[in-house]
Amino acid sequence: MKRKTPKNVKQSGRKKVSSLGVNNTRQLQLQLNEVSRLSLKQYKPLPTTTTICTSSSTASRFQNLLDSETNENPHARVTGDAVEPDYRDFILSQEFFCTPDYITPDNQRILNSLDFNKDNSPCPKSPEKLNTTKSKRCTLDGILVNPLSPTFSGNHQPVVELDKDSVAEEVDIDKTMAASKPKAQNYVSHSAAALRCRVMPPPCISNPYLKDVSQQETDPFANQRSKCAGLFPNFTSADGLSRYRTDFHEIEQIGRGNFNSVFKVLKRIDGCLYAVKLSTRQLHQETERRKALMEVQALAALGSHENIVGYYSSWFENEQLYIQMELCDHSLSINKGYELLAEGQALEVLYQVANALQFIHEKGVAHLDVKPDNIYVKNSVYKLGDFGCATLIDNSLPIEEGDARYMPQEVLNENYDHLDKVDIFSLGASIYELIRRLPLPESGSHFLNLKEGKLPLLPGHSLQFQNLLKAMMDPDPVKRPSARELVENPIFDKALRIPKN
Ligand SMILES: Nc1ncnc2c1ncn2[C@@H]1O[C@H](COP(=O)(O)OP(=O)(O)OP(=O)(O)O)[C@@H](O)[C@H]1O
Ligand SMILES: [Mg+2]
Repeated sequence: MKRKTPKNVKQSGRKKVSSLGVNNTRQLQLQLNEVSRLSLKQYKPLPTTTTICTSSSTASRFQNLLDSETNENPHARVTGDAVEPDYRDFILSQEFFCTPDYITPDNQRILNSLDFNKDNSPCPKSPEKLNTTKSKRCTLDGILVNPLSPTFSGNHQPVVELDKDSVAEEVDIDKTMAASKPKAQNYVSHSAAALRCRVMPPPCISNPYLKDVSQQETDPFANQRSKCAGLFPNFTSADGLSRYRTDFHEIEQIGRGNFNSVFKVLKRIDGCLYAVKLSTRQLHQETERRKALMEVQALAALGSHENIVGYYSSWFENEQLYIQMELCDHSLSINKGYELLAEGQALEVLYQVANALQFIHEKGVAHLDVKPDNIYVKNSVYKLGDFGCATLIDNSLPIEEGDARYMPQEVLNENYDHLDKVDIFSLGASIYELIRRLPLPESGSHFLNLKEGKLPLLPGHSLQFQNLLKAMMDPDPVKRPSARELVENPIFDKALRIPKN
């Protein structure tokens, strides 16, 4: 939907205040309407500090002043209803324009109402046509809104689909409107936070998954930071814009879990596609934010591995945690209707995820939510994702159990002595589900049988394969193979022709 743009507003909004040519100053004068007009006209007869008065008597005094000024000044020109003084003999106060950051009109809320992702603002090189943006959006009175998009919030105006030409106009008009709109409630706090953080950056949060790093290394300013409020400043960028919308062009929503939505995005500066995951609800409490942060801390501490979804960066915005990740093609969720996995394919998934588990277990981390939904595929490579339940195997961090259908009995009994073996059970249960293409039971006798490692016969599958699954789902965690033992199982040599080192 295209909003009408009054021409004069568009012109005045387009000029930048910082370059002070005669024309620009005129544009500024128009933009600021009476305020700037009066201010500029008072330069000679009045002291430099200008008070803007609103009473009619004062206004008419200014009007007289303005008129007499126009008459007195032979260089002044009158064009339409705008009066132009001769700019050669007056100097604008620098402070007039160089306002400190914390009082600069911050039109963030108004800009928030524009969905910059819907524009065609230039991205360096787009591997995807931008006309792929339409999926999963619902229409609201002719305005296209995706209620799950981070660009939509109950507080904000709805996302507006803008066409190419209207974007510049819309930005212009909204920038101009920002000066006359009442300030957004949170504008001072955003700007003040940005200013404060320039003076003293926010604290470094120690990563519990990294054991051998000193406090000095993780937060060199810790002892000077007592006055800094909150561990997680609710950041937009220093200029008040959303980092998500400034840095990324949102293409479509590609996933939704219990707590998060995942979007396919194009990063404007490098022209590459990524997945950005964000919490579906705002995390108001610091404890909630800390908990959510565990996922990125685990990903960051683990580092890269071919069979683990790549992690790039993360930040808090609008009290939501954003995680920029490697984009994968899809997950193995059986709800998505992919075909039955043949044994060879199942062994491929098993081998690659076992590699990921070996990697994380050797770093002391257990995933605790291994399931098909959390195994992604990219160019036929399987990657373990969703580290939202990751914890330390030594029990030194809180434990949050993953999906009960894939959990072994000992976890349901709150026995956390062998957390690495929990992942082995879950991987066995996932493969069992994938080869049958039937959702695992949530309760009942089949559910209990699986917890006891009693698998029904799997027709069409080799005994060696069935025995391996049984061993992985053994009710005794000690009897389950470790990830390393799994990877070294001879079953993979033949099936996957893995070269021996
Ligand atoms: N990097 C990615 N590339 C492609 N798709 C992804 C990616 N990350 C997540 N997804 C998709 O989004 C879905 C939800 O993501 P994720 O599992 O991380 O969210 P969650 O809220 O933590 O889930 P859960 O309900 O398991 O707790 C995944 O099942 C997957 O389909
Ligand atoms: Mg998940």
